[in-house]
Amino acid sequence: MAEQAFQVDLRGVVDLLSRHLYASPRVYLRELLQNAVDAITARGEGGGRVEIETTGGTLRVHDDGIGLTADEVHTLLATIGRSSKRDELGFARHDFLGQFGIGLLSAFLVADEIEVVTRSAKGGPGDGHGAVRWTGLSGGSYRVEPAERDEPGTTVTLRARPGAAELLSPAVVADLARTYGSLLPVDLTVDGVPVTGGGPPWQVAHPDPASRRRALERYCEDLYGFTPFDVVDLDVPEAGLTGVAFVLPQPVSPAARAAHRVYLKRMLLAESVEGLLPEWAFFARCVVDAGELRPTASREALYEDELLDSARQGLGDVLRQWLVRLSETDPGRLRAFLRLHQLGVKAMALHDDEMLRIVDRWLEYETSAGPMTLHEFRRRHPDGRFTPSVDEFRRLSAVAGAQGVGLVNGGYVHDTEIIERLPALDPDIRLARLDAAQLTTTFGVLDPAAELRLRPFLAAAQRAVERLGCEVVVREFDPASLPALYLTSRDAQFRDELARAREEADELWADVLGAVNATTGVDRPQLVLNHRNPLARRVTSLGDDGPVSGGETTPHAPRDDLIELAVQALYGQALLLGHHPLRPADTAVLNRSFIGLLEWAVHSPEAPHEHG
Ligand SMILES: Nc1ncnc2c1ncn2[C@@H]1O[C@H](COP(=O)(O)OP(=O)(O)OP(=O)(O)O)[C@@H](O)[C@H]1O
Repeated sequence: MAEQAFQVDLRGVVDLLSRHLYASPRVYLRELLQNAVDAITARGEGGGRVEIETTGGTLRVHDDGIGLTADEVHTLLATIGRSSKRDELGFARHDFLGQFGIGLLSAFLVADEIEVVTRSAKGGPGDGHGAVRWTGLSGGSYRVEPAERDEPGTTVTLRARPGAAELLSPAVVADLARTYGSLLPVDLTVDGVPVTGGGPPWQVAHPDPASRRRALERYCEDLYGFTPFDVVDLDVPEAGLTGVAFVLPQPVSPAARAAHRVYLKRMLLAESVEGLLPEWAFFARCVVDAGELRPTASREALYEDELLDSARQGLGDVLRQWLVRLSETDPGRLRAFLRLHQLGVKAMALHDDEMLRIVDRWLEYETSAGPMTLHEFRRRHPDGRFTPSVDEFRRLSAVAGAQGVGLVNGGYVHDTEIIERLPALDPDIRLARLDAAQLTTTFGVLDPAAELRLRPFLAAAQRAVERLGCEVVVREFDPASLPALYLTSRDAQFRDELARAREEADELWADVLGAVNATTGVDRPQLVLNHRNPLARRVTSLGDDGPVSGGETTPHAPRDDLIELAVQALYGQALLLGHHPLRPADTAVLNRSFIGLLEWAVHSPEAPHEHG
């Protein structure tokens, strides 16, 4: 049986191109430009001119490139999928933009007829290699005939098909030519107006670095609408890549995929290409021109290959070095950068020692002794610890602080991994996870006589915080330096201990304590006053019958007022120490108790205190 060749339905192919491959018919101009530039490259004489003319609904693209012989016209233009830009093995030749042999068909997205008049630079006149006219019809046929043309080069002519006039109009063509072609290394004009100029803005010469910087900032403003925090020059020779990265002046979500403007051999590939930078570098927007990277067939994204991968790593290196240099030359700006983009930097620090060092030296962490860098924290607290969760930090920092154990909050994104990776910088660095047992705060019940004596105080104290929805208990616990602890239902460990203490007490002193426990709500937060703390103990003794201070006997009511002030002050302080959120009612109580206590403190002994 004789083998037969596939038939190609051209309408089907054009439909495929327009609906599925290319995002928009606007790409037709890019494909024409690309062919013209490739033809100029193939001629190899440097320079080159491409003139685009738009008159009366007709588009003409002239180039002074290599042109085509009549034979080439038959094999190259008339065969879908055939390209002169691949080598014998079918690989794309790297000096050309095209490679697939389908680009010219995109002209059928806007025209029913493509006319190519061309003369090859390979032969002189009269040697049988004269100019030819090739006319391709969207229905799938073409014709070739001799034509008039003296100079080598090619002119492609399109007449707008109904509905596509807009795409071939002077304004749209000029816009498309500028968008795709403004950086091309040829002389490109549209209706006589130059489109190409000085080439890539990052390669334009300036009198001094400051004016170059201002020019690039303006470029960024025009392109992206923001003034960059910094401008970083990009250079990755193995990908033939140069460009600039603009550091965003605002924090961005690391989840938002950063998109970059990518040129390939000075032709715009796309305005928002993803995946050019490593994921951690979400704080930068780039404009790059790459000679060696490859496009996908639609030419709207980069082809994911090893080269792209190594280019990505190369770009990551450049940004990393920029940060290291900033830390050495301008720490103030580095801090400002970290405030904006710390999530990205932390993510980098997970894999990169240089970044880890920057985080260690420059990023402030929440610690039991206030905000400071990990480096500073280790200096001040050689035996300090970290908690792997924010909750644990909140719950324990006051207790830990009271026992002289410094704590770092390692509960935010990446922090625990970062802290555990610190020995990579220096094996002597030890900042260990807090062992909860180390801080065991054991709650002891008071002896029955003391409990009994406290009942009037507890009743008054409970009234003082009733409105705030909390329950007052008195226990003995370490550290004695801590007058009060505020425990929410989340503080399971402490609550359990407290419950156990209560149960033991119930067994022994059920009758005595029955009344106290009756008021115990199961899930209410507790204000635990520490009977081992001298101040808290004096406060609890305000409920005793007897002198309040200085041998003066004051009537009952003012003493209840003082209990209220003192308990509310302890309540407020316990909230603050535990980093609990303050509700408006808490702030009000904190204020009132502070002012009230101040009044008690400064009232003169002669003038009896007036209160309420
Ligand atoms: N202006 C031109 N001057 C000289 N040759 C041209 C011109 N336009 C097209 N050709 C020839 O026609 C061939 C087919 O062009 P086409 O645009 O379809 O594909 P391509 O440029 O090779 O690849 P791609 O599909 O990636 O653009 C090219 O390989 C080239 O040899």
